[in-house]
Amino acid sequence: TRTSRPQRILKAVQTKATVGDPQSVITAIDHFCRHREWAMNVGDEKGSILDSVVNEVSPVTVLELGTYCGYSTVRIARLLPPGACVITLEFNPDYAAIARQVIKWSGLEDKVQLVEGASGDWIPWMKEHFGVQAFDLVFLDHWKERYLPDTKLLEECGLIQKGTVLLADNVICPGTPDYLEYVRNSPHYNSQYYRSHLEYTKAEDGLEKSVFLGY
Ligand SMILES: Nc1ncnc2c1ncn2CCOCCNC(=O)c1cc(-c2ccc(F)cc2)cc(O)c1O
Ligand SMILES: [Mg+2]
Repeated sequence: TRTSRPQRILKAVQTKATVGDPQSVITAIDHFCRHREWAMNVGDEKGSILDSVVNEVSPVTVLELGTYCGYSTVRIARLLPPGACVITLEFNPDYAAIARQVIKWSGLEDKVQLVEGASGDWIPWMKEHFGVQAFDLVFLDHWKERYLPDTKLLEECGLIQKGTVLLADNVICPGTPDYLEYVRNSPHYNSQYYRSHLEYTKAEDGLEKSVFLGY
């Protein structure tokens, strides 16, 4: 049977990128998705905004919701200092299998914990299973209707503390209206919108950065 799109993305990485060179992995995926087949990576334009937020926060512990092929996982992990790590949750086992290989090709496997499963099932176990106190940065890029319930779940589980930064992809396209309304109107968050475009297209999209102010 035909290969899957994630399998074709992995092949592009393995033929065009250099082992141990995360930037070449990022460049290979962006080139493939811009010139061959669109795919739902955060992409180069929004990816630069993600980079700037990671550099500003310099997080020790990052949670990523929605791994897909590992493109944003590599973008985040390549900027982390020794000892820092990103825990990334992926629901789809086929995506997870590809992402593991993309992350390995980039040489960043020591900074990444890829967990297969649904965000709602795993978030309550984060402290116990991974010894996480609280996350410094959360990158939301999974089911758009899960952004709000999972944010509330992270709050309830004490995984968000004063200064934790939430960065949400796709707040315009496909859109996360209930999440946006919540973080923009809550007295506990300071929110700002970074206007950009849907990956590899001219359609509007953007990232919402929300800093938790404490209770
Ligand atoms: N651990 C977990 N727990 C729960 N659920 C989970 C999970 N891990 C994964 N999932 C499932 C969802 O994963 C993929 C989510 N991402 C998107 O759907 C997405 C879609 C578009 C898009 C598509 C078509 C258009 F026309 C325009 C835009 C663009 C994007 O940038 C997107 O990120
Ligand atoms: Mg996205």
